Amino acid sequence: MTGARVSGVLLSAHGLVRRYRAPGGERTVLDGVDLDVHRGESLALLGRSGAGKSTLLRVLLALEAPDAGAVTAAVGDDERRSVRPHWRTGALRWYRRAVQHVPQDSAASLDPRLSALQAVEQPLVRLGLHRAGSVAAAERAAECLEAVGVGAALHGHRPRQLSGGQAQRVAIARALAPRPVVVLADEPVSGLDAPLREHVLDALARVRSTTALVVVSHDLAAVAALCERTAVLHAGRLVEDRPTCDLLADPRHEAVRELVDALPRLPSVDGAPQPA
Ligand SMILES: Nc1ncnc2c1ncn2[C@@H]1O[C@H](COP(=O)(O)OP(=O)(O)OP(=O)(O)O)[C@@H](O)[C@H]1O
Repeated sequence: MTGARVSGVLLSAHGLVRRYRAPGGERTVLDGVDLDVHRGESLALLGRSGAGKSTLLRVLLALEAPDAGAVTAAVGDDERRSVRPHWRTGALRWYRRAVQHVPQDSAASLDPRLSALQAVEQPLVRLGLHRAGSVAAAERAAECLEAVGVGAALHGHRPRQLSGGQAQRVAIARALAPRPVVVLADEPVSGLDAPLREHVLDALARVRSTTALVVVSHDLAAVAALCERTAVLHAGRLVEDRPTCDLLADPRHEAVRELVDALPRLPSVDGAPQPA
């Protein structure tokens, strides 16, 4: 633990290195990543497949330890703690509450035995915020489902009775329930068709009004309107970290130009393509 003042930085990664064993030797997947997440901001974390985005997320979530570097998080107004996976149950409870996760393919990550309402109540009970079966837990879960546009008619539905977009929104409500300060969402709209994608993006925009949001994606079009800041990972390094509008107007790194060039374009009156 350090005594440094927090100054609006909720979550901070400094010099993160992560290596994995690969056939032929070790592979460096994160190579000195520095990243700050500030109170109330929305940050897109982009990169090609294999760039290291999910690995960075797992290290930020204290699910994996880095080989070098550190993650620190703000606790209250004037204290930071370093964060690493911990063997002792409950040691990271404060962090698990403050930093919530919407996993990739969150529909599959929902417990098939639990209804939508129970799925959202579960973290409240696990984190010791409410008693199992209490009115307070049910009320908080219903409030979060409502916030992401899942009405009471779906409260009793199991995951298999939900559409992909509805299940994704239940997963977002589940992340919101413990009133986190940061929500980290891994590819929240990949694989969804256009209308469902709009619903999920709308749910994430509502998250943004109450917590900081980090959205991992390989699709700039999906997150450009949602996130005011964009960081781009390329081969384990952060090659850009700027306001999204600046990055769109003037992409500097080749990997970022590739993402901008992949944005859908509409034909203009004279036939030249225009950004959508
Ligand atoms: N546990 C592991 N053991 C060995 N290699 C791994 C492990 N986890 C990830 N990798 C490798 O690390 C690299 C980065 O993977 P990661 O999942 O972080 O990338 P990503 O940017 O999230 O990709 P995608 O967009 O495809 O999900 C990949 O080459 C992957 O094969």
